[in-house]
Amino acid sequence: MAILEVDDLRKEYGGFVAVEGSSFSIERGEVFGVVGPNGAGKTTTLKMLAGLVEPTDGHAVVAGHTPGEPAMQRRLGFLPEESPLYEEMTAVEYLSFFADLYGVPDSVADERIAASLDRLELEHRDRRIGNVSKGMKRKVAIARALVNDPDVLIFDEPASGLDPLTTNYIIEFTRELAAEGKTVVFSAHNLFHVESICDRVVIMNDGRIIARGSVEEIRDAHGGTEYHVYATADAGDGIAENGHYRHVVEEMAAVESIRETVQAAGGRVVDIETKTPTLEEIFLEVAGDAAEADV
Ligand SMILES: Nc1ncnc2c1ncn2[C@@H]1O[C@H](COP(=O)(O)OP(=O)(O)OP(=O)(O)O)[C@@H](O)[C@H]1O
Repeated sequence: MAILEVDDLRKEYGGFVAVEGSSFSIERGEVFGVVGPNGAGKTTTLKMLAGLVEPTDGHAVVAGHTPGEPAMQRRLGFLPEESPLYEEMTAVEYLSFFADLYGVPDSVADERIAASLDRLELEHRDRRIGNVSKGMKRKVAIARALVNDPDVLIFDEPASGLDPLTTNYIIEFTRELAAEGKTVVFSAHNLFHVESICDRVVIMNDGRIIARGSVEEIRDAHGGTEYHVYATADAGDGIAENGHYRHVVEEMAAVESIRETVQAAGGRVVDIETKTPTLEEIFLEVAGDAAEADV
C-alpha cells in the first residue's frame, strides 16, 4: 500500500508556477528520487510533502495524514537542503534538544542519538557544531531527521556539496535506512547516486514531471540500450573510425545482420560494445525534448 500519495499538486508563488500537475505515489520501503535541474520545483515539492509549504491546489497524504498535521510530523524526518544548526551546541546537545521537542523520553533519546552517530561515524561529538566540518554538519542534520525514528524520510539534496567519501557514506546510509523499511524520498543533482539507489524516480523540469518510473523503465522509454558493432568492413551505415567501421544499432537481431553483411563483404566483427545511457544522458534528452515542445 502506498505510504505517500500526491494528487495534482500545484504551487504558485505570486503569479509564478513553481510546481504544476504533480501526481505520484510511493510504496513503503521505497527509495524514490525527485530529479531535475535548478529551479525545476524539487524543493517546493518536498516542502509540500513535509508540510512546510502549503499547496495552492491538489493534495498530498503522507502516512495517512495531510502534511503539517502533528500526527504526520511525528512519523516524518525532513532534511532541508540548507540546514542551519545551533552552532554553539555540541552534536549531542543539539540532537537531545530536538528529541525533547519531539517528546522522545530521555533514555530512548540517548540511545537513539548514540546509535545514529555511531552509524554515521560522527567524530568530535563533544565539539561545538560551529567548529566541525561541513560533512560532519550534514551528518548531524541527518541524525536530527532520525531523532523521532520516523517511517518516512524526506531528504533534500542530502549529499550536495560534500566530498566524495562523505557523499558515498551518506548515500550508502540512505540505502540502509530503506533496507530497514523506512521510505525515503530524496532530491539530488548527482544523477549517478540517484541511479544507484532509487527504486523509482520522477524527472522534473519547469515545475512539471516529464518522465517517471524505474531508471530501467525510463531508459527503455528514452532510447534504451545501444550496441556499437566495430567491424573491418562497412555493413552499409558504418562510421569510419580508427581503421574500423562502427555501426550503431538498438537490437541484438540487428547486430547479427551486421555480422552477416560484414562477413559477406569479406570482413569480420572485431568488437561489440553495449552502451547503456546514464540517467544524466536520459535527463538531458528528456529535458531537451520538453523544452522543444514548449516552443
Ligand atoms: N518562496 C518563493 N517565492 C518565490 N519563488 C520561489 C520561492 N521558492 C521557490 N521559488 C521559485 O520556484 C521555482 C522552483 O524552486 P525550487 O527551489 O522548488 O526548485 P529546485 O528544483 O529545488 O531547485 P534547486 O535545485 O536550485 O534547489 C524556482 O524558480 C524558484 O525561484
